[in-house]
Amino acid sequence: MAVYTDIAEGELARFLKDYEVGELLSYKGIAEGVENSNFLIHASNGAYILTLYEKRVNPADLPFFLGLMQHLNDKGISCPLPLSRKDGATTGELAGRPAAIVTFLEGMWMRRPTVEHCRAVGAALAGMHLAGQDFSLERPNALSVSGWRPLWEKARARADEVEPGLAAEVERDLALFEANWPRDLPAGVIHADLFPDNVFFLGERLSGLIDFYFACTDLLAYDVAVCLNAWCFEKDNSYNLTKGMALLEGYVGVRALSRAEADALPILAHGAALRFMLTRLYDWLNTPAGSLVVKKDPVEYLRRMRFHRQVRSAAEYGLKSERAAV
Ligand SMILES: Nc1ncnc2c1ncn2[C@@H]1O[C@H](COP(=O)(O)OP(=O)(O)O)[C@@H](O)[C@H]1O
Ligand SMILES: N[C@@H](CCOP(=O)(O)O)C(=O)O
Repeated sequence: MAVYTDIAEGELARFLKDYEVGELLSYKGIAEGVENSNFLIHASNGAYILTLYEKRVNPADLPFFLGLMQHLNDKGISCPLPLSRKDGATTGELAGRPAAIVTFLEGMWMRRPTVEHCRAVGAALAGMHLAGQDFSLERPNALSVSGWRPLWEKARARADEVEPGLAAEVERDLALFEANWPRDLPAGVIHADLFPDNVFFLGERLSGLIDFYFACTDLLAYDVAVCLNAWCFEKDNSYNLTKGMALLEGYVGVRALSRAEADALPILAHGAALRFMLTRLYDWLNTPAGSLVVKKDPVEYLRRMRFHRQVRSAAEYGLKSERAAV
């Protein structure tokens, strides 16, 4: 469960006095998520999400994350809206952690996404990319290719405990990415973690996107590659071409992919799989036994890396060539 920091009722009630939310009625920790501590708050003016920022969030990045949610809301994208305090700030401090309150988004995430969910997420991702084009802040992607080796160094010594041969496999892939990672593709604001648990649906309708705490400025097509990894593989780690086709159709229906972006899709998807394998591997090796956080399996993403290594063209992900702009 992702509640790393407990909060006492009295300190929460005092914290809420700085916001226009009314009186605290109830609160509870939210079990899902792995990065931050989240609480569902019921106050007399409504329901809200309180987040205490933990390990991977640099407080200096909060203006980017919270400003982005505000910007996307202004552009009509459905996502949580940060609440301003009475003094105008969007962050405060609670239980020794930086903290913010955002609006509660209705809906639930899909444990078993269908082809139509994939199509909807593709369209929503493209909508977010377009809406982010005039966002004024920038944040380099700390978990892009230059960030992978430092993370790997912290896990390499014990990697083969997780899967024999993993260390050699990762070394080969890292060298490949460091020499060939695309640099000159269209860039802008990306979500960078648009997994099924970060997309809410109400019935069949996509109701909004959450969890912008990996958002950054990077290649737009890399975000597509993250989504292909997160949405289009089945439990047995096989790639579902029909889902890939739908996700990509949803995307290009809103924002065309250039020929160069389409050509780069195999390496971007391969790199995205390595990125999630690495953070999962690090957490797998470093989360203390008995911790309540549910560790995510790095081997799932190792299987995806192996799949992407064999892919030669975006058509193998389901991109119809006539849908990519030349
Ligand atoms: N704005 C929101 N509205 C409704 N539920 C939310 C909202 N933000 C977070 N949640 C709930 O909290 C859970 C964890 O949030 P998330 O941002 O994914 O955490 P983490 O960054 O720790 O992974 C989500 O799966 C969802 O159930
Ligand atoms: N999506 C990542 C982990 C980050 O978790 P989230 O709860 O913040 O989406 C993964 O699956 O490895």
